[in-house]
Amino acid sequence: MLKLCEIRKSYRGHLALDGVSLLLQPGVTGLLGPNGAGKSTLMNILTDNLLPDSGEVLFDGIPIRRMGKAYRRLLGFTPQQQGLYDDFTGRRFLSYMAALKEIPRKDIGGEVERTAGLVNLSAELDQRIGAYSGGMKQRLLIAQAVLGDPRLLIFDEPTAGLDPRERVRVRQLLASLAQERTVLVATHVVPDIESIADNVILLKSGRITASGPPEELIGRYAPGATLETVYMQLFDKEVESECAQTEE
Ligand SMILES: Nc1ncnc2c1ncn2[C@@H]1O[C@H](COP(=O)(O)OP(=O)(O)OP(=O)(O)O)[C@@H](O)[C@H]1O
Repeated sequence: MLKLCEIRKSYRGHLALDGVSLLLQPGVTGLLGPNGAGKSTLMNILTDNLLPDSGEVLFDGIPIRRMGKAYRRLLGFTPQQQGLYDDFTGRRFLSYMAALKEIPRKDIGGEVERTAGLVNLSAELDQRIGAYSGGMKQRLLIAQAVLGDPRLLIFDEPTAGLDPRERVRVRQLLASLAQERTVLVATHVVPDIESIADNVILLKSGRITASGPPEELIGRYAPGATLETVYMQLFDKEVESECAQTEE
């Protein structure tokens, strides 16, 4: 279980996270928020790539700063920028990533086959990544995150730019991975999270505006509607008032 306590982070005086506290439990948690809300900052802190100014991230009660490598082994991350090597085959890419994750050399072959099977890419493992579709590339990135069987998986915009069929596929994949793991998915594609999230966190201006299971949030903010309507209710008010100010 991952716990964030009162996380604050500023960039040169600009407050990006303003006292964020939350609990991540097994299952899918969706992280939603408009541009600039602080999602990437939060993910960078969770993945131990950025230090908060104050506050603490605890994994099973232990501060992640103290866990170092042991924490990294528990963690799989798929960043938004797809830094894939087009000339590599899927197999070479996964083997390379497995070596970076310090998976023992004797286990790498089996681990590559296992994770490719999970994302349904076994038949395409020896093709060049340059020949993969957008959806296949995303599934390869998911396989990379699952190498070494981490308990905690963090995905940044995993369905962005995918066609509807691949979106459904990736969604189902995330839901199946979350049966035994803690999965955090940051996205702007609200319907993609609504059907699979056990919990949703709505972040605005570095603060949690609301959180809870999708059906609870819908009941509270937009009875009978969808999570997308909740998102609009909570976030578009600010857009409207900003526009009104501009017009004045
Ligand atoms: N390296 C940085 N230096 C200065 N300001 C930054 C830096 N990174 C983020 N910020 C600012 O911090 C705030 C939060 O940014 P962040 O990237 O975490 O938001 P986000 O929710 O991930 O946005 P997006 O959805 O656009 O990716 C924004 O106002 C952003 O401009």
